[in-house]
Amino acid sequence: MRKPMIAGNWKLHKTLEESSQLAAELVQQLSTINDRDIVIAPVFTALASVSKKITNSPIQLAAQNCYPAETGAFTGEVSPALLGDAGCHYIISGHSERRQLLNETNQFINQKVSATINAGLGAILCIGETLHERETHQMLEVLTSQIKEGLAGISTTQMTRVVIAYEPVWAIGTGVTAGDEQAQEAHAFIRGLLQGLYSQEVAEATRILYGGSVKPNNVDGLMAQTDIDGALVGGASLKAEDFIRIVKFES
Ligand SMILES: O=C[C@H](O)COP(=O)(O)O
Repeated sequence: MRKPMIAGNWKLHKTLEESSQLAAELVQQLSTINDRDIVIAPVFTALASVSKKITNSPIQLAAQNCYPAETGAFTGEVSPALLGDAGCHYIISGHSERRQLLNETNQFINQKVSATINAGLGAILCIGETLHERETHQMLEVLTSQIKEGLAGISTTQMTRVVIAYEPVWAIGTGVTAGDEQAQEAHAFIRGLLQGLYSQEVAEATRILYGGSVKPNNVDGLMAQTDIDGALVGGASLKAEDFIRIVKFES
């Protein structure tokens, strides 16, 4: 049985004060929830202060990115170990915004996933096709290479620390969500890939989150799908009321 996970990716939003305030509201409203994992990913500068706010609450902290090195001359970068030191439990890698805006490759993302796991943290690996790739029937091929290359060298044991987030690029921040069945179809395909790469056991144990315009009014339908184990929420995670409703999905 996979424990659902609802993760809020705050992207480049919120000051220190706003981040602490939102974290405090979430702690107050979600303190009794233990049947699903709740994760929030503030900007780097707010990680340490948000970490303090969520101490002794069920909410866990994630970073939105990392650099795959332990230490060294890497100006402006942050290692997984330092993110763990700041209170992070998870690191997001492979978000489509970074793939597109910063030209991140599957190989580089794979290094981040590996470094994250080696630092003892959980890796949230984002994958997803663009509209052009979907319309030109390249979706399955794209998802296959993102999974195969993104997880290269990751062992069966290490897979216990991996969460996949399927985020069709055309659904991110657009208000257009993949239909429940459309999302389920992609998730089932991804689970099949994991079975082929690893085993049925790994495929059944790995959580696959859906991301792309998840809102209070569509989360229940998505979460009712067999292979959807949670959500990676962008815009709606910035408002306490909306994120709380999403965390409290009913399916
Ligand atoms: O990381 C989150 C995704 O990019 C989804 O963002 P969104 O909920 O604003 O569409």
